[in-house]
Amino acid sequence: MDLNADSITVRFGGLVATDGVTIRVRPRQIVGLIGPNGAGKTTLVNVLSGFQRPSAGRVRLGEEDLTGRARDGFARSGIVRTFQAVRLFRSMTVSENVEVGYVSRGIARGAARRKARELLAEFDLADKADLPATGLSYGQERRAGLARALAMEPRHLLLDEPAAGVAPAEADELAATIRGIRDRYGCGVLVIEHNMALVMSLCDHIHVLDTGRTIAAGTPDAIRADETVRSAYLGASAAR
Ligand SMILES: Nc1ncnc2c1ncn2[C@@H]1O[C@H](COP(=O)(O)OP(=O)(O)OP(=O)(O)O)[C@@H](O)[C@H]1O
Repeated sequence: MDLNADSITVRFGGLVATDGVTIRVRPRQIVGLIGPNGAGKTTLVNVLSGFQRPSAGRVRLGEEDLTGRARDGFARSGIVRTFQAVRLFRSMTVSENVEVGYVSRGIARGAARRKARELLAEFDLADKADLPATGLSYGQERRAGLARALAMEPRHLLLDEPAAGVAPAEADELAATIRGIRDRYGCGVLVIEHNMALVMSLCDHIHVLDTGRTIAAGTPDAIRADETVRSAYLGASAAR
């Protein structure tokens, strides 16, 4: 089922953070959401995951209208997000952090535990399962955050800057991990990312926002060649 944001406008007082943005993520598609700082990317992901109610517009999963539902309702429908800063539960073990994802989907505790271990093994974290979540390195914590998101069995996975703070060599590994997730779980992926090389190599489709509006959308090649996109980025870097 496609995840659709139809003409989403979000106002914060007098500020229009997104202005009539329409975007679609299909199952198995990896969509990049890019744009200069303050373009409205996080606001749009907040709307798509139920963390922000739009001032106007609708969010649909297939034909189902999710607009106005609580964020738990979005998660139950299979729309799962990650945050720029991984938010593992610090008082729990690594495994327990993943187990809560399964338990929230109604899976019994024992089965959740087994499934969490399998998932952690896939993410090369089998030997960390019983450690406190505070005992992980930065890269391990990010992988555990992805594992926890997958335990919620997403139909669509929304990733907010997954490569932030990740070394260039690890960014390639991360791209392979995200592609692997798409292939294995069949979910759609929407990824906000400032690392252009990663976005261009990872995504099937790219959506570009600038000051709350869509300025371009298309294949990586089309976006690379787009003059409006170039000048939005040059303008942003010149202003810094
Ligand atoms: N809760 C809020 N209250 C008021 N203004 C907000 C709020 N959240 C975001 N904004 C404003 O909305 C605009 C869009 O912000 P948003 O965080 O969505 O941009 P972004 O593209 O994700 O930026 P960045 O790349 O810097 O994370 C910005 O001008 C921001 O200051």
